[in-house]
Amino acid sequence: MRRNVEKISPAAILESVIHITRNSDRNVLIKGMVSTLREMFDAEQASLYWLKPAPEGSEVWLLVSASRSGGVAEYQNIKPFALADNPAFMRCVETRRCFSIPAQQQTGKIRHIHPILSRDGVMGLLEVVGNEHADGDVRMIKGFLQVFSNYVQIIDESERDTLTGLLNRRTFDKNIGRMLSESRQAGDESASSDETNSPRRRGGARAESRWLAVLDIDHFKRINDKFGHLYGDEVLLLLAGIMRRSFRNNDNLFRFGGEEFVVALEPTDADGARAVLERFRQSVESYEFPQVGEVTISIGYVRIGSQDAPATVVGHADEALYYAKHHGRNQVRSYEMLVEAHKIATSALNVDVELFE
Ligand SMILES: Nc1nc2c(ncn2[C@@H]2O[C@H](COP(=O)(O)OP(=O)(O)OP(=O)(O)O)[C@@H](O)[C@H]2O)c(=O)[nH]1
Repeated sequence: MRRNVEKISPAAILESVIHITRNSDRNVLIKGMVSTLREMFDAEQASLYWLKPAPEGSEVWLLVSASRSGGVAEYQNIKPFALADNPAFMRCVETRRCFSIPAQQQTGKIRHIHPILSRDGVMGLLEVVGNEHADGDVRMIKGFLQVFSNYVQIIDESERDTLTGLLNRRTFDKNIGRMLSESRQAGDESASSDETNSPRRRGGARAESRWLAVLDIDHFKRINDKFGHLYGDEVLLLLAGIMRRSFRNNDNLFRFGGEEFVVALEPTDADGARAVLERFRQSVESYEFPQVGEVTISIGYVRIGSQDAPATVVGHADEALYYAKHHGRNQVRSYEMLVEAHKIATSALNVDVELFE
């Protein structure tokens, strides 16, 4: 039966807003918003897409989809598509208004595409597949999306470092547990399906896993002393820009504070991790920083093992960084390779370890 927003009581609407904004976890918030709106409008399906700027125009990432039959699905690693390849989405972004067209796969149903507006433009899209919108529905969804967008922006600001816009230390502390449990799950799955006993399955050099790298600008104090703090800040800002361009969308980039940065790489093998970090080191070295000129960085990194504690992972990457700092700087060092070569001793760190000082 078609549900019209005028038939939903103010108390139910208020209840939905309370439900949606109860959690400060961005993913939980998104899931709650999509499933609530689907239910509220009795739609077949509601999906939330995120827009990300890319060199050749915006990319569209499907994040969450709720359907009448299938519950709520989260998508983390699904490939994005170009906004330009979807004329209906494009139209919605350009006009910043709801755009409706007949749904191709469901006869008689309509695809309504609503923009999610931020201070800087359209940050995402909500697609609702269902009946025709009744009077007031578009206004209601627009209001919900505005509350949602304001709330997401507040969460984003609290998760990010104000100077560089990268994720902050607090967010790292919040996320590291989840990254480790994902590694644990991946480890369990590969162990239970270990029929081939291939190097990849056994965790050999070709095994795919997450990696954690700690990056530190070399002689940053000298930059501050010679050019002043403002130029120092500019170096941090430009470095964050090089990081964004060098790493993939699913790699998590953090500023830990000062001139220390952390990258959590999405699953790749040992050669891939080394190559991406080395490429980044070279990009920094070859970049001409205004006034300051050449800046270099040292990097220590480690595989995130399925059984590791957060302090162990950070501590090991930090040990590799420490080694790099004391052996010429401007280099990338792997904890495992240093241990294998007996350059540093293995350590089981169980206490919270401060990063390189
Ligand atoms: N401009 C600026 N400087 C900062 C910021 N945070 C920390 N610093 C400075 O970063 C410098 C870090 O210096 P050190 O820890 O001695 O390290 P370093 O000079 O980079 O030397 P190595 O790491 O050994 O190569 C200090 O001078 C801090 O004052 C910031 O947000 N902006």
